[in-house]
Amino acid sequence: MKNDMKEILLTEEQIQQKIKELGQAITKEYEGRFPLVVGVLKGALPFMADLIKAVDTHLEIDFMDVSSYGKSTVSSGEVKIVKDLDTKVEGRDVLIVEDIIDSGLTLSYLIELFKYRKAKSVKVVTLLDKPEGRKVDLVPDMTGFVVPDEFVVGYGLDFAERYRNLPYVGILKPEVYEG
Ligand SMILES: O=P(O)(O)OC[C@H]1O[C@H](OP(=O)(O)OP(=O)(O)O)[C@H](O)[C@@H]1O
Ligand code: HPA
Ligand SMILES: [Mg+2]
Repeated sequence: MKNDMKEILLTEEQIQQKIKELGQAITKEYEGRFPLVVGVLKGALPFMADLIKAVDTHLEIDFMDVSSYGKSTVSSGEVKIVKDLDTKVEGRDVLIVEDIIDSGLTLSYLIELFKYRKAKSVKVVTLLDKPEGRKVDLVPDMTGFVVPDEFVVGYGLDFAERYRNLPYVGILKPEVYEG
């Protein structure tokens, strides 16, 4: 898989070190509040798995599956709920866990949804932020790394469902996705 990469942006060590720091910040913020930590499938899976282990206070986890990219590298703009939460968010401190914020469409949809469902608070932690991709105004509460305006893969992020299992984040060679 490494042969498909133009560049490795973030190594496994860099990612794991950052997760320790984010875990400490989340522990501090949510101590004694029993937050509902919502992972956005599928991309957030590896990040969520490592992040919750770095948090040292009680929390509950749940997942939502939404999709707007399909096989494309550009957002369709239409956010589709594939799987909803099993948990009631009313009165809860909700922390959404994302692998990447690009256009911001997925998250702005989820934030509005949880507010409508009367969450006590809604915050966002994202491993990657791609501010140049933004189509709606959205600033995450906690960010691991800011990435350039290129299609990145690995550590949960896919291209046509591949590369999610890489332990690092990289940029694909154009010939891989232009096929
Ligand atoms: O800010 P946006 O432009 O909305 O992009 C970010 C979202 O897109 C990706 O998910 P995708 O819809 O590809 O589903 P996946 O996690 O299953 O790959 C990513 O995991 C984020 O959830
Ligand atoms: O750069 C990206 N890579 C993979 N999935 C994505 N979803 C939004 N942006 C990206
Ligand atoms: Mg995807």
